[in-house]
Amino acid sequence: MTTVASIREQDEAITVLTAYDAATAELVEAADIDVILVGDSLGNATLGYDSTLPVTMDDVARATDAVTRATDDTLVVTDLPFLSYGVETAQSLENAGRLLKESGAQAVKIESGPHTVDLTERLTQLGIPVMAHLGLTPQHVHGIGGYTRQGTTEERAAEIIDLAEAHQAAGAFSLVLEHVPREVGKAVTEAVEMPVIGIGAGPDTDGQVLVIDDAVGLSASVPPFAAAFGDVRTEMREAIEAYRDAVVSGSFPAEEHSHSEGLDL
Ligand SMILES: Nc1nc(=O)c2c([nH]1)NC[C@@H]1CN(c3ccc(C(=O)N[C@@H](CCC(=O)O)C(=O)O)cc3)CN21
Ligand SMILES: CC(C)C(=O)C(=O)O
Ligand SMILES: [Mg+2]
Repeated sequence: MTTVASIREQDEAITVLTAYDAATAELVEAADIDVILVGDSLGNATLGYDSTLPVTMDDVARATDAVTRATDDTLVVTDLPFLSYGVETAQSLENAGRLLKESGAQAVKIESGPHTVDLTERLTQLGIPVMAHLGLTPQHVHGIGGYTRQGTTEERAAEIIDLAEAHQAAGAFSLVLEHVPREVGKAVTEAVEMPVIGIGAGPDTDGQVLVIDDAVGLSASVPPFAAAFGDVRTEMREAIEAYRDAVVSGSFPAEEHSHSEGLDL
């Protein structure tokens, strides 16, 4: 059983994977992963977009519904999608609240910056735990000009450390740190008490997160910091081709897949 409270106390490295559907969530929970992130990366991974910007509240709510139906004791955190927060406070609170009230998430993740400190405090006060997200924030792809490594100068690294501290002070229970030099991963982890979950942030954070499609080897291409621990893409392609061949050759359906009532037709 992992909760917002228990991962703050966990000594062992914290394991996080994304999931967007019930079948995958069930497997992730069975493998004893601590946290499922219903990431807005579902836009790339399952909806075919080339960024996370088109992802809607309905998209993440529907995916969270599926994940929470399929799991019992895994901490489920859902990304607030692009512009579902930060435009109007009331709308930000309603959108975050919807994920807890209607979809069963236990926390939300927000791509963070100087503009999200107050929102993080307000959500936390209202009982909506917040995971902050610093370093590469993919919802800023157009402002950044690509998915480039962040915090690559001492000044930029210091800004990330300051923002991590500000979000911790605002009540964030954890922080995702994406695509930064390993020394920034280490420095941020040392600067804050809350668990830091790295993705492309080196080996010295309190845990790691990957997109499930990348981790199992389903994605056609992966970020430079991701690793595939399986080859689901090849497995699926071979199974699909074998199905096609079996139908065309007539070997499927076989005797055991066919039923007769002995009807005289
Ligand atoms: N499947 C998947 N995995 C992810 O980790 C992921 C997503 N989707 N979608 C949302 C973001 C996008 N991410 C990415 C995507 C690409 C790079 C990447 O290729 N970076 C290169 C090129 C940077 C550039 O010039 O644009 C690099 O060297 O940093 C990094 C992170 C991480 N997130
Ligand atoms: C990669 C993680 C951190 C994320 O934000 C996502 O999956 O959307
Ligand atoms: Mg995300």
